[in-house]
Amino acid sequence: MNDVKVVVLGSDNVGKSALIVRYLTKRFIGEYASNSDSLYRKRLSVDGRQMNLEIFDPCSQLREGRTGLGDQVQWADGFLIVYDISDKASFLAAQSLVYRIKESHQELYKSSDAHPMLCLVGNKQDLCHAREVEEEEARLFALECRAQFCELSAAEQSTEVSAMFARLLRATLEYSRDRRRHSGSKSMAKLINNVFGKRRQSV
Ligand SMILES: Nc1nc2c(ncn2[C@@H]2O[C@H](COP(=O)(O)OP(=O)(O)OP(=O)(O)O)[C@@H](O)[C@H]2O)c(=O)[nH]1
Repeated sequence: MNDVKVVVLGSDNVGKSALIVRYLTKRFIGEYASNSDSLYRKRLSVDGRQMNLEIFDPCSQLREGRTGLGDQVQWADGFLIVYDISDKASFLAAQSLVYRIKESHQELYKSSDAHPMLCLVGNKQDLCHAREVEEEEARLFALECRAQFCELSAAEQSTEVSAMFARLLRATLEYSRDRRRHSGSKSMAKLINNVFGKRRQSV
């Protein structure tokens, strides 16, 4: 069985919880509690490969709380960085997150050849009449940063959300095997214990 761990980051209100819940349940629920960290766990199959997926949705109100970005970089196999296409500030925040994750990853693995597995997601595509971030600008940024990219709407697009997660998980699965080979099991165990202190959710 493969273990894959994904962290979902982005500004407040961009739809991080909506994307996770849409992926895991195929449903869109208008409002989500946002006052605690959540760890979702699910056993699933991607391309016939069984995996234990864990998705960590840190509470943005506890920013840089018990687990900082460095801890998350060490724990995660992949990152989903979310912004809202109708909110330029959320895109600028997503860019800053991408840079910080890359820096932290380089410090941790002491190599400029190792890249974190990143997917940049422009959510709320259904609000394109109020668009503040051009798709092309975001796509080019993702390309420069070696990140996957897509625009979608958690509110309206179940298939697209599933396809985006499947693409990230496929790439992350390969990456996580290499990463585990090179990382100390002791430090991973410590981090996993930290995260097990969080609220856990099974969907
Ligand atoms: N129009 C539209 N609204 C969305 C979409 N996805 C989420 N929302 C709405 O955006 C708001 C924030 O969604 P959340 O999923 O709670 O966002 P979050 O990023 O987890 O927010 P925090 O927990 O505050 O960090 C809610 O009112 C959702 O209903 C979308 O694709 N389109």
